[in-house]
Amino acid sequence: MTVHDQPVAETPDPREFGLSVLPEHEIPSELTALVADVRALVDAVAHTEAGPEDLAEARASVAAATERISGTRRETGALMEQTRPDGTAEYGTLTNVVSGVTNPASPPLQLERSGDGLRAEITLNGVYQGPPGLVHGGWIAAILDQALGGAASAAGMPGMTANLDVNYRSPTPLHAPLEVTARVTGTERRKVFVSGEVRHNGTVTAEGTALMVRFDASG
Ligand SMILES: CCCCCCCC/C=C\CCCCCCCC(=O)SCCNC(=O)CCNC(=O)[C@H](O)C(C)(C)COP(=O)(O)OP(=O)(O)OC[C@H]1O[C@@H](n2cnc3c(N)ncnc32)[C@H](O)[C@@H]1OP(=O)(O)O
Repeated sequence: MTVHDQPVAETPDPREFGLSVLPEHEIPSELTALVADVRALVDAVAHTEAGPEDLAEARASVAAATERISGTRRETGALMEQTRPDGTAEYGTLTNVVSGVTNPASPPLQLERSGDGLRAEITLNGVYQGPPGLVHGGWIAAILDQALGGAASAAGMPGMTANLDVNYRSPTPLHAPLEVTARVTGTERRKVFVSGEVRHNGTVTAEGTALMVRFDASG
């Protein structure tokens, strides 16, 4: 049996691909709170005008915190398992750099099922700056890639991005609420066609299409 023979909407079990899986309820709330704190720290470091004494003290505190939590490490590529209301399992990213629940290097992107695809609301701080006051285009592409890949995955067809095409329609502001949407628009053999948008105040600031190629579980 191959992945593409499986019914759509039933995501393959990542364990069959040698990936480790952590049930969502086993993620300590202290860890998700720490992730938020570290995001705030990154923003503070990027923009601080503190003097040498405060910087040195902050550095020592950060070094102590790093030492404190560095004993054991989760496997890179671990996925989070969520249980849908109907009892079936769904898998999400855990350490992924664009929407990893436990990765403070990711923006706080939480894609949820909505209508025929996925949707998220996100406000990006100055950490994600490209042109002054605006979101970096590379991060916009990364967020679209994640939403597009996530839409294919949520439809039961996880895979890899083979092609990503982004059009930047208007500047995307920092410090302002953005809406991200994505959906599957078609399939052909292992090819999954997806499209998505980033909007501010209802206006599309960027739109993307991608070709995702489903994982081939036949081999
Ligand atoms: C394990 C289960 C897990 C489940 C749980 C998941 C939960 C996840 C949760 C949340 C979602 C996360 C979302 C992540 C989002 C981010 C995604 C990324 O950043 S991916 C990294 C960047 N992408 C790469 O590194 C790919 C590198 N490229 C490749 O590895 C290969 O080229 C690959 C896999 C894309 C295709 O290789 P082939 O050997 O498997 O397949 P071939 O036969 O070449 O292609 C299949 C079909 O696609 C077309 N195709 C392939 N590449 C194309 C291209 N660039 N343009 C047009 N068509 C292309 C071919 O012509 C063929 O089409 P014809 O069926 O014959 O019509």
